[in-house]
Amino acid sequence: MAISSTGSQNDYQMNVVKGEFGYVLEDVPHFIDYIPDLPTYPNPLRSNPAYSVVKQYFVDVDDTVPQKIVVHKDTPRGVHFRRAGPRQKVYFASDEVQACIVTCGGLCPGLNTVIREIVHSLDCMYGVSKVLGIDGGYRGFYSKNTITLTPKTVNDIHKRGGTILGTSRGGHETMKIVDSIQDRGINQVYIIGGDGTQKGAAVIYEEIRKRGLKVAVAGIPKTIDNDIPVIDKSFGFDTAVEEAQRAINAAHVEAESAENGIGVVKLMGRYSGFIAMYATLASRDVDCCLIPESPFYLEGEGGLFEYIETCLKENGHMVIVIAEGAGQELLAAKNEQDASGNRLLQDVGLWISQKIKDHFANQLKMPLTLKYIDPTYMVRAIPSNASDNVYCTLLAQSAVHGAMAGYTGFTTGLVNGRHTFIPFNRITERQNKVVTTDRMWARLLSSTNQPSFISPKETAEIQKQKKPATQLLDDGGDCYDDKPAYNKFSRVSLYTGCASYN
Ligand SMILES: Nc1ncnc2c1ncn2[C@@H]1O[C@H](COP(=O)(O)OP(=O)(O)O)[C@@H](O)[C@H]1O
Ligand SMILES: O=P(O)(O)OC[C@H]1O[C@](O)(COP(=O)(O)O)[C@@H](O)[C@@H]1O
Ligand SMILES: [Mg+2]
Repeated sequence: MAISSTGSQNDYQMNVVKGEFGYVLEDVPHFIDYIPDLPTYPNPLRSNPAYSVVKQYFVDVDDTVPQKIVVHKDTPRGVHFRRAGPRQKVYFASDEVQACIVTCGGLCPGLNTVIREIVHSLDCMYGVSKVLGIDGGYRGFYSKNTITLTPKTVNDIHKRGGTILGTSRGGHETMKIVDSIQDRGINQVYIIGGDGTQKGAAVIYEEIRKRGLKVAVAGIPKTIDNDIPVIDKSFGFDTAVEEAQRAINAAHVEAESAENGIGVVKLMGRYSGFIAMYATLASRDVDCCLIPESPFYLEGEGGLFEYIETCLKENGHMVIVIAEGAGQELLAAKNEQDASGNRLLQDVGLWISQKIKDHFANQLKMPLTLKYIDPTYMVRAIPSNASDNVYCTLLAQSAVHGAMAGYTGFTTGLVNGRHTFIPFNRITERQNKVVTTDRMWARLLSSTNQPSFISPKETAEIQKQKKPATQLLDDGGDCYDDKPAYNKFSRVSLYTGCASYN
């Protein structure tokens, strides 16, 4: 197929290559884009007994993965990402590599597994023995000593929660970080972190490129909230959803055992309600799930109090799951930020518990037993489960293959079940959110029977806005707009972001 290069966009972070039938490759940068005449070496995996017998082990240079897999016969081929995996040629000799790994932002199950697997992959696959850990997030580059990482020292760490390297928010000083990379002779930088971290990785990459350094910058996306776009899901998310079940079960047991018992569980999710949504769908004991993307109201017809009253009358108990970012518009704003600039939120779980208690005591004069469970840090401070462990391993291997092959300025990610290299700006330009007009949210509403908190008038307005029935809603290809598609009504906020698992 003929592919014509159309040049680069967005500060050379993304090379857009176009081909026939609407094919678009959003490619990642490579050393050869800015350093000419680099020597290459045969991939050491060619002589590795474990891999040399595998047919087609090496990824073809033209292999790409489509972002959109649901298509019509006349659909353009759409956006593609470069397929991850080992290449025939590498741009580093094994003894030339000085790698480093840093973990930034909040904790997430699986961080230690990724660290372990980067160290092991570099060693077992590419014979690289020099790997440094950066202590305590970005600021560790310029304020702390490094930690030597060997296959032996990281061997057991995947069984522990947290990150053996430590992590932090704030402290991203680009010049100091790149100076430290240069001074220490580091030429592969593995950066594990969420949306903020990947923005930081993008500017580190840009500075490295400006200085013309042969330093590969590879991101591994970490977010317990699953709020990174494009990728199928983030590592640690499954583990968090599984752990949340324990809190929901406890809330259910407490609620069932009391007269008019209500269990309220607050789960993580600053801007995206994925953990709450999936924990609810998995549990089947939840009667109401409240997330940031679906504004709700308390009083009046169709409101939360009315629904609680109905549940208690019909079942004698109920369980409410609330994401920490839900209903923030109903609480007094805190106007405080953490060191990374993330908005600090009020405790919506405590707030809603008090509101429910007051309403039932003062308005309805009904006895009520409400238990509030906040397992926020319990769902993230644990080791990753089996499937997340495998996922972390593959992400780490992809990052190592990419860096060894000379790619840089990329994040590894699973797209439609295939590992890919994604340009940083694709990952950082918007946040992934639950799309409340998608089938997944409809499944949740039908499983809990909770109100949608949208009035009939508002529903009619939304229907009018809807695209024709043949529209591919889960296309992922052109759903990059983070702005609410429709926000005429204060209680309606529909995001046009791509839906995962639709
Ligand atoms: N826009 C940005 N540019 C550069 N660095 C950033 C940016 N946003 C966040 N960072 C840095 O990334 C790190 C992690 O960010 P944070 O938002 O706390 O967590 P996460 O990466 O999990 O979203 C912090 O050290 C922060 O300083
Ligand atoms: O108290 P901390 O450590 O700042 O973390 C709390 C926050 O971390 C999050 O899990 C998201 O953090 P990240 O952006 O680092 O992934 C939020 O849901 C939560 O509000
Ligand atoms: Mg974040």
